[in-house]
Amino acid sequence: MVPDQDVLSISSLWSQLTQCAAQEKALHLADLFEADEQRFERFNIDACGLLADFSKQRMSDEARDLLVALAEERQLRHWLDALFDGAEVNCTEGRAAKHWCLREEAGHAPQVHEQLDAMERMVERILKGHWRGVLGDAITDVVNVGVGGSDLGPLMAAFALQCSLPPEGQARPRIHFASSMDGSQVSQVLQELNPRTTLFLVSSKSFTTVDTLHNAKTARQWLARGLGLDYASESLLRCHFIGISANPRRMAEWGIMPANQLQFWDWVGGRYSLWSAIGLPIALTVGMDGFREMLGGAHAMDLHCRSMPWQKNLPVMLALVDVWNINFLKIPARAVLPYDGRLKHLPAYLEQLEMESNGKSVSRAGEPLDYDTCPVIWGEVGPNAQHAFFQLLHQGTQPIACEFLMTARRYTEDMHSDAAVELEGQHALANANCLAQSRLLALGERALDPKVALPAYKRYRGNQPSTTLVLDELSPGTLGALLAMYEHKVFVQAVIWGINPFDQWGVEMGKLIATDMLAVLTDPDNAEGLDASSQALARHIARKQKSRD
Ligand SMILES: O=P(O)(O)OC[C@H]1O[C@H](O)[C@H](O)[C@@H](O)[C@@H]1O
Repeated sequence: MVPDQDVLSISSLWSQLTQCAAQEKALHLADLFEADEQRFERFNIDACGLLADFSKQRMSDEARDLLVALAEERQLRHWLDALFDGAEVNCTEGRAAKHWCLREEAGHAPQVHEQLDAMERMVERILKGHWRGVLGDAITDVVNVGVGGSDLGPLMAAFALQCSLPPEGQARPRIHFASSMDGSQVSQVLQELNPRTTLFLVSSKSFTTVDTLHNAKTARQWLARGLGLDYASESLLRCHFIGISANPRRMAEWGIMPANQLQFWDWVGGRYSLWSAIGLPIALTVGMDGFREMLGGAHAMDLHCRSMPWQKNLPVMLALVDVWNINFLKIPARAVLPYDGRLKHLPAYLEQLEMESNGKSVSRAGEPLDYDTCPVIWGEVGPNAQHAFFQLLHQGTQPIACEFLMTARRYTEDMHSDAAVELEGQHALANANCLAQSRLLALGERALDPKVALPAYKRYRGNQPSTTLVLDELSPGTLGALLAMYEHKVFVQAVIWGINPFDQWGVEMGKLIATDMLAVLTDPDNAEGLDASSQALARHIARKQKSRD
């Protein structure tokens, strides 16, 4: 059963938290550390190969206790039970949200494991060179055609794990991604590839997303031309296309052979789908054993989240820290800063996971909210961001929360390579920079020694809060745990705020009106009735196109 929820801002705990924040506003992180040498001991959690340090958050023990009480008041235990019991937590679409079920063991999820086994058979055929193009060549390149959740998760994880060695006796194909609807990516990817040795994965939960269908059509035409076959050729479809979707009927209508279809289900949200066959590019990167290891890491985090008390619970504390920053310290943005370049695509993945899930302004009951929900999230590889937007973090006018990610161990497999010593040194350099930045952001110029008087333009006020996440190492297992942690964190926040994190109606309207706009661009006379700006822009574009003709 899905529990009921009252309006949040009239809770007495909410008022206590507001008062607590008002009192603590004057506190500086440097004072908190000076006053308490044990602060780190009380504000860190170490679980599932991840250490989270919350001690550089501007949070007292009192604030933390109140937040934990708020989680209780918001019936977090019941909500987690509802999620893991498969109740209809997605109320606007009348669906469960069972992405966690994708990482359950075989006995608990037979349907899931049937698809994993089908996926494994395909992965083996491709990696062993048994999957052949229509002219008999082994596959050297795989292109994932998808967008949103059907692109960002597989892209991020496949990139993060590409340093792991391919399974013995298997050759990993190069993996490419094409998502953008304007065709710029697909055209560039196709320029480099040979149609005889290229396999396309058409990944789309709905199999109706125009971006993906247009890119897939372009790919199919390119193949047909390059191989001298008909667009409708069965052998072209059999040898060069795999479809991954929750809509087998649409896949079949498009031309994907039943044997080339991998399926998942309505109860997996697009942005939560990398654990399903949507993760095929990840499995092609790390092999199926590696993919199962990633599922195992995520499953360990599911168990952690279900069983640990809130204060020792990684996703729950991460969520409560964010609630504190957003609703009580009024910090409007969070920067995600990985100091390991393999996590380069994590910020974009989290932008979708968090902002599409919790960028909401009405409660589950349809009431407008009078408090903030998801902050603006953006990010970049930390060392590069230092040379770009860190100036604003250090000396800008706004408070920003930061999330630093780093790996304790790296380059261990490369120890025999000539560059091993240099690479180890570079890893240490990146980690040193990560620790230095979080220290300077927290303490400001009080981190400097000796303490000297600085002119105004050189001053660092500090007191910018941050969380540091340290992965033991970046492996399929720790990556799985990290991503499941973020998924549950998003759910916990949604429970606190009383919103549905599993729909995305704000995106739907944009898709609808884009169809009307296409008619306007085809013939600007259809612009009648539109706002003046849209009409003028459509006419301007038409004029420019005519002048080119
Ligand atoms: O996987 P698809 O059905 O093609 O959907 C791709 C994407 O479409 C929309 O933009 C949704 O907002 C996303 O949540 C989704 O991931």
